Amino acid sequence: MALWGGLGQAATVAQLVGADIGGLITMIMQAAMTAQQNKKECEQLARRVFTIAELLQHLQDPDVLRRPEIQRPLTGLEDTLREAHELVLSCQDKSAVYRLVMTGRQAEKFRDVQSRIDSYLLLFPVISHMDITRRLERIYKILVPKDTLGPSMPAFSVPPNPSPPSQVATQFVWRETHGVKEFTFMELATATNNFSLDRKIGEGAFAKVYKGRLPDGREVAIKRTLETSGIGIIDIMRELSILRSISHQHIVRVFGSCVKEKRQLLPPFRKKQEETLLVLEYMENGSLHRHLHGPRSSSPVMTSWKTRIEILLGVSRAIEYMQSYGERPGFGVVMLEVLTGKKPYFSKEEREEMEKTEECVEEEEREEREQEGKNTEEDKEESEREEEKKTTEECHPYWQKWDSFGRQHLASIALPLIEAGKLWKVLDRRPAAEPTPRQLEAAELVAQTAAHCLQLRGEERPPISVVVANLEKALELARCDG
Ligand SMILES: Nc1ncnc2c1ncn2[C@@H]1O[C@H](COP(=O)(O)OP(=O)(O)OP(=O)(O)O)[C@@H](O)[C@H]1O
Repeated sequence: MALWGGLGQAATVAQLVGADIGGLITMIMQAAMTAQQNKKECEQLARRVFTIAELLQHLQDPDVLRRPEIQRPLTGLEDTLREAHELVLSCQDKSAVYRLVMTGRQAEKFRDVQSRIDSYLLLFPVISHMDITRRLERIYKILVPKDTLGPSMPAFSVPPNPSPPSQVATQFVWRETHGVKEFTFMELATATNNFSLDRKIGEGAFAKVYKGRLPDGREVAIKRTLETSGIGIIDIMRELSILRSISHQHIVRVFGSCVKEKRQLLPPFRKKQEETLLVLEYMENGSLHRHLHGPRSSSPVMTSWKTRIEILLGVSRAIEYMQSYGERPGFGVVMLEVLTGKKPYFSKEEREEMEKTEECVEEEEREEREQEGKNTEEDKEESEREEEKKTTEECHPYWQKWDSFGRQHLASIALPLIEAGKLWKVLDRRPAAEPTPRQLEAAELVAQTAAHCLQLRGEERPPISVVVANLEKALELARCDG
């Protein structure tokens, strides 16, 4: 069916509007495919949410979604999608009794959720209008060089002496004061020895990153989109627009950008394409990922709880700062990554490998208990905890699923264990093979904070100020024992 053919597209929307909305749309569509009851209603619902995904995907400037006048009416979208997902999931039960009890109530729920989704769809003409305006603004900036505008004039047509100053004008003034430079492609090619392989320092989901040196001697990281069109450009524009409007000691600075226009010369493919590059402050120490999962075993990140919590605290302070700009990055997962030393996603093979290791450890522990002659009581406790774990897993339907790429999320493994009081089962032992009571208390505090941050419903997650306070407390504890 054509509807399901677009599932991959829906997933990519996650990158535009935050993992929750993109992921939820994908989950609704997947669940609708296997519904046993109300198939028609489930399909209609999936069709509607897919329309949202498609419309979002056509946005050229996702920043439009962050404008307060758009954000306000969109705030409930995530919760509505969650309800839609729960509703479609509830249609998986095929028993006749269930049908008898639920049919009337579900019809009402479908009507309610569908009408709410329709009301979000009504917003799209407005979003599209703003999107076009922003694109025109960009074109205008390219056509009319900044120098010809004079120092106090905005780059886009803003009414004279607006009161209060419009957002566009504020952005313009900001850029002048923070000096984000527009580089030519030639300058960046020279800085990176023509993007040579030996200058490549990393690669993310949508860009390759090169180390470069500017004529004034500054070392920089230059980010270049992997593809010359599509999602990469949107992502990089988004990153640029966020970074250029903020300044914080824990957030990488952006020095400049470059828009390179490409022409494909052979007809019938002749069309203009853009490539966007970012020039960033060079971070000598590399990524947290490399310190946690890379080969540099001498890194203090490997060996010290204090360093790990200091890093989390720095990130949480950066998020606290960014939230005042309306940004809300997904942080709970990073906390889990730092606690467990494991990557955020597991392939099936990695998961099986881990289970084997867990079984071995459990077997050893059982043998030890048998030798000590105290197995009966502890085995009973163990089975009670296993029971608790199962229940906890059921409480996290969002995290227990394999995603559409066949991966399992770290949260689906770590959260049930944390909530069952078994943090020790997933705690990284590299910083301390036998953690001290204070280190354990610190780790427990971080784990509980992470679990709160990963609550399904946004309103159940703690404010970032609470996260910062908890991490400060955890750092105090970890500092005591190095
Ligand atoms: N400013 C920088 N200084 C030094 N190295 C950097 C810098 N920015 C990125 N890198 C390196 O390049 C890699 C890729 O970075 P990029 O920002 O493209 O993706 P990411 O953040 O790792 O992942 P994703 O694309 O999924 O967000 C990083 O992991 C890091 O090793």
